[in-house]
Amino acid sequence: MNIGIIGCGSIAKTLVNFQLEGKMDVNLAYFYDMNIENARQLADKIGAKAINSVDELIEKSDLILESASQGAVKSVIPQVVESGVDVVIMSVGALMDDEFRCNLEKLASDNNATIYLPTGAITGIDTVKAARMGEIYEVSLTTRKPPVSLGITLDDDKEKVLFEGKASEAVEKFPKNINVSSTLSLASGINVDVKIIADPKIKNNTHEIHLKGSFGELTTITSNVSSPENPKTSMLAAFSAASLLNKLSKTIQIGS
Ligand SMILES: NC(=O)C1=CN([C@@H]2O[C@H](COP(=O)(O)OP(=O)(O)OC[C@H]3O[C@@H](n4cnc5c(N)ncnc54)[C@H](O)[C@@H]3O)[C@@H](O)[C@H]2O)C=CC1
Ligand SMILES: O=C([O-])CC(=O)C(=O)O
Repeated sequence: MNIGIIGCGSIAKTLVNFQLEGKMDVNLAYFYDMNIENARQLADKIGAKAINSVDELIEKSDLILESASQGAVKSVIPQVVESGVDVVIMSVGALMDDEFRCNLEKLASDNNATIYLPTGAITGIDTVKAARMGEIYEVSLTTRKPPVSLGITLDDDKEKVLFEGKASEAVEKFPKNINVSSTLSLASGINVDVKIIADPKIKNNTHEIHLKGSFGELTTITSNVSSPENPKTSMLAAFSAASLLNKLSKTIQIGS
C-alpha cells in the first residue's frame, strides 16, 4: 500500500525512521508539505517522492496520512475523501467543528472512503469506545506539559493552569497541543472537560484521563517523551500512527 503524507514535520520524520528500520508494513511513497523543502528532506531519506500538488498526491496515493495542522485538515482532507481515498488524521482537533465533521463524514461515506483517527498520544481509547456501549457518566482529561511544550515561559517554578473548559474550546485555543481531547471526545461521544497545566517541574507531556460509566471506572496516565523536533508533540503520537498504518494490513486485528 502506497502512503501519501501531508505535513512533513516531527511525526512524518518518525515514520520515515521506522521505514528505514524496516518496521513499516506499508510504503511511505509520497511526501507533500506547504514547505516543499520539508517534503524533499524526508522523501530523500527513503528514496520516496516529494510532490508539490495535492491533486497529484491524491491521484498517486492509496491512503493519505495528514500530519500537518488543523488548517490542513479543513482545506485539503475534504478533497481527499471526495476522491475516494482513505485518510488518517492526526490533527483531530479540526473534527470538533460539528458541521465540518458531519460534512466530511458524509463526503467520505458517499465516496467509499474511510477516515481513521489514531489513538495518538493518550491511552485507553479502546476502553472508552467499549464503555460507550453502556452509559458514560463523566469523562475528563488533564494535560500537563512543560512550559516549552506549550510555547511559553513562566517567571517561577510554580505550575499554572492555562485552560479549563470543554474540548471544543481547548482545540481552538491550543491547536497544536490538545488534539487528544478531540479523540477522547469523539470516542466517548461527550465534549469532554479539559484542564491544561504548564508545569515547570515535569519533563514529559502527561495526559490523564478519568472516566466513570456503567461498566465501572477508568483512569489512565500517559507520560510521554516529547519529539526532539517538536516539544509540543509526543513521540507516542507518531508511534500510534505507525501502529495504525501497520494494523491495516494485519489478518489478526487486536483491540476494539
Ligand atoms: N492526535 C494526536 O495525538 C496528536 C496530534 N498532533 C498533531 O499532528 C500534527 C503534526 O504534528 P507534528 O508533526 O509534530 O507537526 P510539525 O509542526 O513538526 O510539522 C507539521 C508540518 O506540516 C506542514 N504544514 C502545516 N500546515 C500545512 C498545510 N496546510 N499544508 C501542507 N503542509 C502543512 C508544516 O510545514 C510542517 O512541515 C499537528 O497538527 C499536531 O498538533 C500532535 C501530537 C499528538
Ligand atoms: O503529543 C501530545 O502530547 C498531544 C498533542 O500535542 C496533541 O494532542 O495535539
